[in-house]
Amino acid sequence: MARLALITCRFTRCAPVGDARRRLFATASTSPGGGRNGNSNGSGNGSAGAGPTATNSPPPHLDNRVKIVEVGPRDGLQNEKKSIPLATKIDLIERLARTGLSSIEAGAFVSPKWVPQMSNSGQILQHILQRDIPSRTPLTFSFLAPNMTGMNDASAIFARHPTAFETETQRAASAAAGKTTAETTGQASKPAFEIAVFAAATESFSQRNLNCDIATALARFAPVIQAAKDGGLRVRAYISVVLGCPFEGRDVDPHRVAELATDLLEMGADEIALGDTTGMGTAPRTRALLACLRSAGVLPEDLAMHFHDTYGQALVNTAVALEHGIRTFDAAVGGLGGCPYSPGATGNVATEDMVYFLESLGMRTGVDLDAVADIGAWITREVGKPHESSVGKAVIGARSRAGSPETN
Ligand SMILES: CC(C)(COP(=O)([O-])OP(=O)([O-])OC[C@H]1O[C@@H](n2cnc3c(N)ncnc32)[C@H](O)[C@@H]1OP(=O)([O-])[O-])[C@@H](O)C(=O)NCCC(=O)NCCSC(=O)C[C@@](C)(O)CC(=O)[O-]
Repeated sequence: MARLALITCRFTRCAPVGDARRRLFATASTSPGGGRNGNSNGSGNGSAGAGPTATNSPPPHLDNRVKIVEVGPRDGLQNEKKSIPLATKIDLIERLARTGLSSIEAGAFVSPKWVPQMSNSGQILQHILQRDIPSRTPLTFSFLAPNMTGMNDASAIFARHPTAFETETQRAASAAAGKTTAETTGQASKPAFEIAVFAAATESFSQRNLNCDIATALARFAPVIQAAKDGGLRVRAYISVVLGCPFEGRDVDPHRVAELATDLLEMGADEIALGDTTGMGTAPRTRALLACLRSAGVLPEDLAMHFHDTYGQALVNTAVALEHGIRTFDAAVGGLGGCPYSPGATGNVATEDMVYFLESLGMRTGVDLDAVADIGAWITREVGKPHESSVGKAVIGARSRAGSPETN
């Protein structure tokens, strides 16, 4: 019935089917990964409650807790021409883990010929699984895998460390109990993991980024999603170029985005990350996109926003998404980033700017702004890039004037 409602909605583009979706996923989630009911929103700051089984949390649009997904180690670094040492990447991830960030995108299992900077992602995953990375909050690490070649590479590493991480089901059970697993079991907290697939809203971008059309990409994702679920991992699904494509222009059809989002949710994705890859998004078009998704039955708690700041609109668009009820936002420390297949696109919105902005609105990020400001200054120096975070520079400047300079 729910599937029928979704299909009907796609053609009529009207009636919300949110309740139908909730029922669909409330009954369909039996996979070890916990499926959609296992969606704890991964925040570790208690911003769970997105899932239909969470009874004690307020609806997301009334909740002032926000999850920031730090994408610096992957999206932030993937485009760098100069090879960045493995030790620097691991140092970056470990520093970020100590700031209160609960979710860190750490690498990508993609072709080293296409994106050489990500070629040591296996070593990063291995390191995370072997080390007890100090953090203030339960951590979720994310890795991209666009096909079974990448997923098999990741799975082989997970298989060597079967008890070194929490499954999505374990994490969700703890979140539902209002405790971390460490509090429940009395043992040290283990990280959880997420696999991210990435589709595109236009055929041109899909061809450039994945070397195949959208339908083929979705077909390749299906076994990846299933394998991730079977392995106890959460699944994020990106849709790139939702508000503008470098090859087809700014008028990307929001209905096409909605159709892809519902496809990916039905395939088992726990979350859809909407990528404004080019930074062409504006407030009115962001609002129109989110309204269209809503009418297609895609709920705010299904969504994360991934804004690049090429035109300086990322925080304005964040405000629009907040009003819409979205509580998960991607950002990269120091404003690192850019997509190798999006010419002219600059970095992700800076984590420092995102934290400052959200906290100024009374939202709670759980992130130590001073600490991320220091990391932004450090990592941009390490990779030889300009420090793009206005807030990061201001925080360090103010501290330095007060006699307590940067600590890194
Ligand atoms: C998808 C493919 C692999 C298809 O690439 P392809 O060339 O069409 O793949 P293929 O199946 O024909 O294989 C060709 C070779 O690649 C190898 N191969 C194949 N798959 C893998 C893999 N997973 N890991 C490692 N190696 C792989 C495969 O084994 C083979 O090796 P060979 O026999 O020639 O030695 C390629 O197009 C690719 O890796 N693209 C990279 C795309 C990418 O990483 N883009 C950046 C991330 S997306 C992004 O940044 C946007 C986002 C997420 O941030 C959101 C936003 O801002 O919008």
